[in-house]
Amino acid sequence: MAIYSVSATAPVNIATLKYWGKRDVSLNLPTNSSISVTLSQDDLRTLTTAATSDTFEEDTLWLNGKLESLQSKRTQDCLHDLRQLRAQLEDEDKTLPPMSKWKLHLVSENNFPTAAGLASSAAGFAALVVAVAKLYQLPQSMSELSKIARKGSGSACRSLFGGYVAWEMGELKDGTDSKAVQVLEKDQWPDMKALILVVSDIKKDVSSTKGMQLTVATSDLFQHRIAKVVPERFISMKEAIKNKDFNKFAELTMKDSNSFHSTCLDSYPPIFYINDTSKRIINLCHLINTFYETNIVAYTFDAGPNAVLYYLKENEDKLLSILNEICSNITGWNDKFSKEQTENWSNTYDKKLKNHFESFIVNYRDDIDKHVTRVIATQVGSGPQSTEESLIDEVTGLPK
Ligand SMILES: Nc1ncnc2c1ncn2[C@@H]1O[C@H](COP(=O)(O)OP(=O)(O)OP(=O)(O)O)[C@@H](O)[C@H]1O
Ligand SMILES: C[C@@](O)(CCOP(=O)(O)OP(=O)(O)O)CC(=O)O
Repeated sequence: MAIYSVSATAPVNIATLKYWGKRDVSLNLPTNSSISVTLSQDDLRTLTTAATSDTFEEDTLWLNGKLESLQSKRTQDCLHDLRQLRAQLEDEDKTLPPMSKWKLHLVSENNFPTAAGLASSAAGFAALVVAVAKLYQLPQSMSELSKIARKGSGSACRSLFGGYVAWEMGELKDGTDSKAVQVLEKDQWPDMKALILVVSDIKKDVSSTKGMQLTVATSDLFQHRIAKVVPERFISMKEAIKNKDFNKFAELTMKDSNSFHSTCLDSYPPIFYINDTSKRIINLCHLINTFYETNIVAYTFDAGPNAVLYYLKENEDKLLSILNEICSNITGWNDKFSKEQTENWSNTYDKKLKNHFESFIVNYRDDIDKHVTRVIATQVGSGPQSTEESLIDEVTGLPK
């Protein structure tokens, strides 16, 4: 029996202008455009192997070593669209193996916690779509494929590109113009770093899908956000990215995170994703930016309490010398930074800094130290990649 298989990796992306709200639930069409930064796959990535054969009996997904249902409408929609594109190719070239009629075996691994507010669904659906598209040898562009990933999970469409990415909401009813496009390549602004402060890695009680529907249905503030705030911010944020204007980019990012969480609070009943520790991190970032008289760090929070801090490489020592005073014991620092670097931060924490941050540290160090369980230091990264690393045994068609 012939088994055809292909593997691909895809990244996580964290929005700086948030997608929150659907205008069409079935097609996963958003009420507003959004923007994100793709994070490096050295630190966070999904690897998916897609295989097909006329001997496979059922579409099957193994996620992180366990069987996972493929029955959700969203996954079915993605597979349906991919098969349809493959069928078109087969119609045009009768010598092609009729893969569109065969079942798929998908094996996937996330190298970071799944369903823990770290955008696993975005990397997961992006990797699935790219791996199957490569298996089927589809000629479609990444933007075209992003429309399929979007049906799996909205934010997944942005993981089809590296660097800085916009999801254009589109206007058409059938969603054919609601797609991701690249704003800037990673190498055009390579110095963007990200620090994820993991405040909780348990599954959130209100999923993004449910949360945004409640917001659309009940929040008055949300109407203002989608009519006025986001359309203007979408233009200014793209401009800030193209101009590599971190100060402006950071301001817009922080304001948009706050705007999104305000609409959550304005939902009825209210939804609380950020918690007290998140709020302390917000205060700390503002304290840091005030000290340096410009924005050297930006915070953003998705549908959970974990903070993602964006900053430029040139400001790493400035930022981390302060964070190191507050949460040096947290798991993850040593994965990225040498002992010399952390010692250097302690030495640069001078009297001036002490005066400015003293009361914050006295009041909140223990709380942050207790509640931030892990730090992931990463940076802007590339889009999906092909890889020879395979998770499927090519003889049995089962996970290795
Ligand atoms: N590698 C993968 N392949 C296919 N599906 C995946 C993969 N990883 C995650 N998923 C799907 O995404 C779901 C998790 O999505 P969920 O939105 O709950 O969490 P998250 O994406 O980690 O968090 P958030 O959306 O808050 O950032 C999983 O239960 C699974 O269905
Ligand atoms: C807060 C967000 O992270 C929401 C992401 O929502 P999802 O993409 O997970 O939602 P579905 O389309 O229902 O799967 C903001 C963002 O990533 O833009």
